[in-house]
Amino acid sequence: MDLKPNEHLDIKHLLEDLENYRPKRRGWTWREKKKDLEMGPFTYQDSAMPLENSVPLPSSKYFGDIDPQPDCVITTEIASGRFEDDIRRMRMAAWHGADHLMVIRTAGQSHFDGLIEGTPQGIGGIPITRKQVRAQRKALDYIEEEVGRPLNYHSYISGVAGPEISVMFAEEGVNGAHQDPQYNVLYRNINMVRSFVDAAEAKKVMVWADIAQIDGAHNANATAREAWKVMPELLVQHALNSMYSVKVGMKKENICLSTVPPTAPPAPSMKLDLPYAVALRQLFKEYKMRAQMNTKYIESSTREATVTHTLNLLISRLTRADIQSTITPDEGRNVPWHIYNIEACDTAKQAFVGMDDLMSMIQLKEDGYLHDRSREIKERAVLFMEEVLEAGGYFQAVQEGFFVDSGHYPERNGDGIARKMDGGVGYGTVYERDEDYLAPVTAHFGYNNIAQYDSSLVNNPSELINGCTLEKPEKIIFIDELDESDNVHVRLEEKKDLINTSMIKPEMEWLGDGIVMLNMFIPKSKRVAEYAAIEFAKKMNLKEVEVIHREIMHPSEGTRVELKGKVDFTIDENDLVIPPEPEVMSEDQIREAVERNPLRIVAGTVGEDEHSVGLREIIDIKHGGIEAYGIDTHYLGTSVPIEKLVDAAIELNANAILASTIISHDEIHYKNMKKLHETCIEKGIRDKVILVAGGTQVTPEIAVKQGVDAGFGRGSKGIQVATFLAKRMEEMQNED
Ligand SMILES: Cc1ncc(COP(=O)(O)O)c(/C=N\CC[C@H](N)C(=O)O)c1O
Repeated sequence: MDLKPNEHLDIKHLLEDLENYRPKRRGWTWREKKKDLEMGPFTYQDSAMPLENSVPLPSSKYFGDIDPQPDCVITTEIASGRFEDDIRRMRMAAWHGADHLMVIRTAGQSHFDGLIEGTPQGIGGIPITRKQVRAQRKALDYIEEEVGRPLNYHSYISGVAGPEISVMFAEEGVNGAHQDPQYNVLYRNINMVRSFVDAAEAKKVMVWADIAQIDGAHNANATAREAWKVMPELLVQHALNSMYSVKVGMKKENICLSTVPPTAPPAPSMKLDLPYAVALRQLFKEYKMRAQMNTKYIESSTREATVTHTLNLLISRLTRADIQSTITPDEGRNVPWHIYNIEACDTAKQAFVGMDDLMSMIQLKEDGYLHDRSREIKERAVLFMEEVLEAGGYFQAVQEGFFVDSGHYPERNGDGIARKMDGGVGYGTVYERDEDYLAPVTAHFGYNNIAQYDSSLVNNPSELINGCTLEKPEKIIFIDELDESDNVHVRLEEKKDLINTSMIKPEMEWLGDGIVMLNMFIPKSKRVAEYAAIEFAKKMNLKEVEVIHREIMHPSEGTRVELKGKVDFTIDENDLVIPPEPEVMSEDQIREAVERNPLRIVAGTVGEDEHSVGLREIIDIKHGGIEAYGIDTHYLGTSVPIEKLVDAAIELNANAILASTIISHDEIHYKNMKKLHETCIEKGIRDKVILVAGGTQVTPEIAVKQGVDAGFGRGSKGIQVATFLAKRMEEMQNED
């Protein structure tokens, strides 16, 4: 199944023969870094090899459609609950520069004490089952071919089924996983002895599978009352999980510390967050940094979240990020939608390429506040660690509520998350292995008495059974579906009218969910505006209308309101009247046409409009403008009165008038087009001149309704205008 950019990914086809799918590779892939990367007119330093297929930033059209890729891995986190819809979203994200697709697990899966099978729908995440992991890894095999870059697939190894999950991930070619026993203990109240024993096993398997590990320290940010106060503890949490992982045999370049700049404006966030980021990188030089954007202070304003995230990206650039995890800007209001996963990827890509080579121009001061504050945070962390030892070790410290206390250590408010050594889920379920304990499996942690059978196989226990599932994938038991109603086949059947048919329905997270978003300004106070907005949406025949964001522009002058609602109907693609794309002749064809029918034009930005760039792009030879085709061009400049433009056309006996109209307030651009048309009629030349109007706010169909011969909107190129003029001239010559 080769993916074609102009074809949907066929989920049904992807699901065929899943039981015989085998992952192409094991382990994590970092980007292929490329310094001195030439792209368009520029050279990049903090860059990676470009993609074969991608969607560049909107403004890339000014720079030859380049799409430079930053040097660090970019993550998007996906959690719709339906893995089949998330596969489509992964394809979109990969085209927008994500190469780390992270699947958040269904809520509470940490307490499931075994693997789940089949493809049930998740809640707030995806139920991590073998079948959906396999389907998504298989999909990513095709998507990485399409974009031309390896894609890392990632989910979580935590909870009471941690070891089982890690084996399944190793078998299925998963590339990255969260694994931090402190997460189990603090946030899922799983017994600490069980959690650390499980973690040793899980990490051992991850080492075999070369899975990159992300720790869970960031959760303290999100959980603490005031995130910036837990900075000393975060360093301790990173140290505990990192050293535990090293002791199990994990290489440091696979140990990624999950770090979030703890604050957000209106706090002076750079002042608080940068010293911490510096301290962390100083203490953990040999480890990888997985920077995640701040999720704690996200409200429902996607704009605000994006600015906070951009400040977070600045910190990544000022210090170091090997993996940059992006958080969808709407995390504060919805289960993330397609459009916002993509926005987050674009924010990271845009900010990073915009800050390319930043550190060749500036450096962080090694004295003063930044130095002193970084050092102080490290000192507090060392004191914290020493107190943990004094208290009798980590388990004792947890029991005494050392962690996620809202005090700024060594200050303590006594409101930390305390867990009992002899309590929590899974308490009392850890057993000493017997003398003759033996497990003939690979990558098994701890006591394993192989020698009782064959001392030569101590380092290769699974040889006793001629290989376990890690060597012999054919030994894996693949279970297709366990629930005949809650599975992907039922869901696809329900949506069959929208799959490979001409029927269309809008969606935000699931195929056919019908969700749309409205953005409006209501000139009333917040409460009135909110209920008025709902009323407007209902009268637009939207169903299940909900306000998802309201922002005061002024207490009485007005409020911005964003709503979501559902359309409960579809449209048929075949019923759409889509005007043909403006045809484009080749440069030679245009030149020949202009030789046959010489063309003289007058051009200007009309009205009170001073914008000249767009029209100059259309005209100037250096931008591939119409002068390049031998068209005799007379440019009258900006703020040209309509009458002056028409008089010049008469004086110069021009064949065409090009009017640039950028300003669109009060539809002034269309009013000027109408005036141009009417003035030419009054002056008796309308049938002799071709009228062309262009501008970023011009919709061609509306322009023509004003009387001009053609309108050109945002992104139009000189060759399109030249094609139109040459063809129109030909027609006019034939009419004469
Ligand atoms: C170390 C660890 N283990 C497991 C889980 C998930 O565990 P449940 O399946 O119990 O929800 C998490 C969750 N949070 C990370 C989300 C954040 N958006 C991130 O990208 O890091 C975790 O941090």
